[in-house]
Amino acid sequence: MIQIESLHKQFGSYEAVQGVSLSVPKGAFLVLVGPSGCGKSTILRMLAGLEAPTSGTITFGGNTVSDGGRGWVIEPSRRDTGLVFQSYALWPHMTVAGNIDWPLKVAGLDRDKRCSRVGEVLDLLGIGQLAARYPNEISGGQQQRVAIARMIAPKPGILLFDEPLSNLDAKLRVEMRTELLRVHRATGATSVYVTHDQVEAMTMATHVAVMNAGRIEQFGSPGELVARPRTAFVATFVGTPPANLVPVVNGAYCGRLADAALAGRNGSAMFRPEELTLAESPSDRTLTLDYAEASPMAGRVMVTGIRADLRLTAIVDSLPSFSVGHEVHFQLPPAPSMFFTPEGVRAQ
Ligand SMILES: Nc1ncnc2c1ncn2[C@@H]1O[C@H](COP(=O)(O)OP(=O)(O)OP(=O)(O)O)[C@@H](O)[C@H]1O
Repeated sequence: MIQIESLHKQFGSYEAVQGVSLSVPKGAFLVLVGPSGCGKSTILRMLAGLEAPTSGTITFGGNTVSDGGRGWVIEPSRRDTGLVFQSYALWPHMTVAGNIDWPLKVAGLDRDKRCSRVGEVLDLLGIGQLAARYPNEISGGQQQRVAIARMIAPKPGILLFDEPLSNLDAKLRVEMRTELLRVHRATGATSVYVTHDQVEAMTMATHVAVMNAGRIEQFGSPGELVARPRTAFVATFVGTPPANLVPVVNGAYCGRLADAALAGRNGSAMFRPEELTLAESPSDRTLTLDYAEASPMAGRVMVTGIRADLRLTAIVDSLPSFSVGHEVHFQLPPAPSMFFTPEGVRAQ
């Protein structure tokens, strides 16, 4: 349904998007996730037709809508897309119903059709009781619902979201994730959702593109990314909590704790937090770090230690009574679950 082929975007001498290719089927929920500045919003803007690719193509349902090589882009209003930003950008002088009605008016629908469609989307978003209010008379979460209702009113085939939940408080964000997925399914549209929050990515997506410095590090389902991260970057970016990486120098963890299984190797070893335990005393299978924090999580406790550049997190059964800075011995399992080369690529 959406096909992106060798997409590049250059701003002056800076290449913000460096050869991105991916495709997702109709009805997919694609999440572009990555740290600030990795190029995800630039890709979304190119999908929306607000930005022209320097080279590469974008195809929707077999129709090319942007072609950098030929220097043409179908204008935003003719691409069958709807866009919602982090800032809700509602018209302040129009009521909620007026805001939702506006794109239908622009599309030239007659009054009866508009009225019934506005009623439908008000119901779908659960905001019927707000129809006559103005944007400054409703909360941020309600404004975001109105923005989403306004986007889906003309029934676009592709929904584009740019960090739509980042202005909401943590509890509302979690509720709106579910809500957004419900709306996505109800419309049958294909969605592309940009976020830097990996939890949002992993809970919402059918397909995830983890981006780093203008490129896709890995593209796959949330389950695949956690089970088989292709790079050290992905391993430490996804998962709750993300995996631990321990540098290996000449076959020894942190250059000091030798492991016969890694003889002579350099790179980094991956241990999942649930594979680490805490030991009473140091041994030839423990790394000693300084206790930093503990956080209860679903009946268990996430314990983190830090020393120099190394940060390890273990999942344990009960809250430890350590004070900050206390030495904690993290016990390694018999072997790392994965190994990454010094270049950060999975080696096994
Ligand atoms: N119009 C522009 N002119 C010049 N540079 C730009 C322009 N738009 C984006 N960039 C640069 O391109 C890079 C990617 O920007 P983009 O907004 O796509 O990142 P992002 O991953 O969405 O980041 P964030 O999560 O912070 O929004 C950044 O370094 C940014 O400064």
